[in-house]
Amino acid sequence: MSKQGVLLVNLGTPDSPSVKDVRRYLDEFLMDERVIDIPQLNRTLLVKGIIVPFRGPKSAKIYKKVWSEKGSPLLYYTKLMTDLLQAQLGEEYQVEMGMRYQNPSIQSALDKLKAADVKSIRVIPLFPQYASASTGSVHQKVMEIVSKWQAIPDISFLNSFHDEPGMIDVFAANALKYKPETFDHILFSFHGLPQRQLIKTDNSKSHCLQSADCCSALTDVNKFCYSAQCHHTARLLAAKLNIPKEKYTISFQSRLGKNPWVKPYTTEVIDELGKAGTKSLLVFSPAFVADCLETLYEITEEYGLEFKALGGERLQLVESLNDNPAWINVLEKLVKQ
Ligand SMILES: C=CC1=C(C)c2cc3[nH]c(cc4nc(cc5[nH]c(cc1n2)c(C)c5CCC(=O)O)C(CCC(=O)O)=C4C)c(C)c3C=C
Ligand SMILES: [Fe+2]
Ligand SMILES: [Fe+2]
Repeated sequence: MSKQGVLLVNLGTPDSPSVKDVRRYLDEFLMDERVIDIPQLNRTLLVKGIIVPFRGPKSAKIYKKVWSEKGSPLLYYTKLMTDLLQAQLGEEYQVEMGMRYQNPSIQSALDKLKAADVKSIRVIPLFPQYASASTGSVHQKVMEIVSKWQAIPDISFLNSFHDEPGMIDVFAANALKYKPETFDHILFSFHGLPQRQLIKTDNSKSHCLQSADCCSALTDVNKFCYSAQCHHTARLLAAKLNIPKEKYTISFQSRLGKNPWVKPYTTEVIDELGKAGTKSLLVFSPAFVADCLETLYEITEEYGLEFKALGGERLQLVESLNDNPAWINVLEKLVKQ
């Protein structure tokens, strides 16, 4: 009997931490019109003329720090998730993984599902909160490839799982190990996004960034707003762990370029907290389901040093979902729902 196909997709990472491979990765990633959403000529000049040549060597240095004998953490954990999910789902399913940028590609994963003549494909972009630059880009890529097939099976696309109770439980359980109540403050630091990309997903064109607190409630109007979904994830985590409002902050990291990104920026929040005398900080990074450069370097190293330079004593990252068996159960639920 033909199997049900499952395609897990993560962002992607360089093939190695060499400058050449990092440059090739940045080129493919940042030339995506959903990521740097400016006219093509400007994007080409910016990416190929400035970012790839100058950022490439800097990024490569950082990738070398997080690379282990198992390779890039993002790829390593995504592969583990795929294998564990396959084992859990059994023979009725075929689970493949693809990376939106670089390898293994979405094309190679879909080729395998096609060769297996699967009767359906469940596409799960591994981003809890929807953004056109992440989930939207994965959906577009899959549609581009499959649209060329003669026999197109049933396909379903997961939009987001920012409020999935099982996912909230796993992040909360990971945090409990560190006794959140013993920290002065809790930070929910999400990957950033240019503000204009929030506005573009507001189909009503009358809500996003029209008021200071437009993202503080998730409603039908802002259901595709990345920032509103991030706020919602953070509120669910805070409620689960009984963290009072005044003890946590939601922020956005990894800004690139000069245009405004979603605020507040993590670096500025850490600056304020440090200057206000905060000594211990527990940091969640719930925009990622796998530890990666952003959590293992940017939060742990970069923000850790920034916090300590301001008098902070302890910055602790809550690890991501990675190969946690409870997370694999959540993935199974997302496949079957
Ligand atoms: C939540 C998912 C992500 C969104 C949305 C996203 C948007 C986005 N990112 C950049 C630029 C960079 N991101 C980089 C790394 C990176 N980004 C994500 C996820 C999202 N990005 C992940 C999981 C990672 C880590 C990958 C890894 O290999 O571990 C990088 C590369 C690292 C660096 O040089 O800093 C860049 C550049 C933009 C412009 C953007 C805008 C929409
Ligand atoms: Fe990114
Ligand atoms: Fe919004």
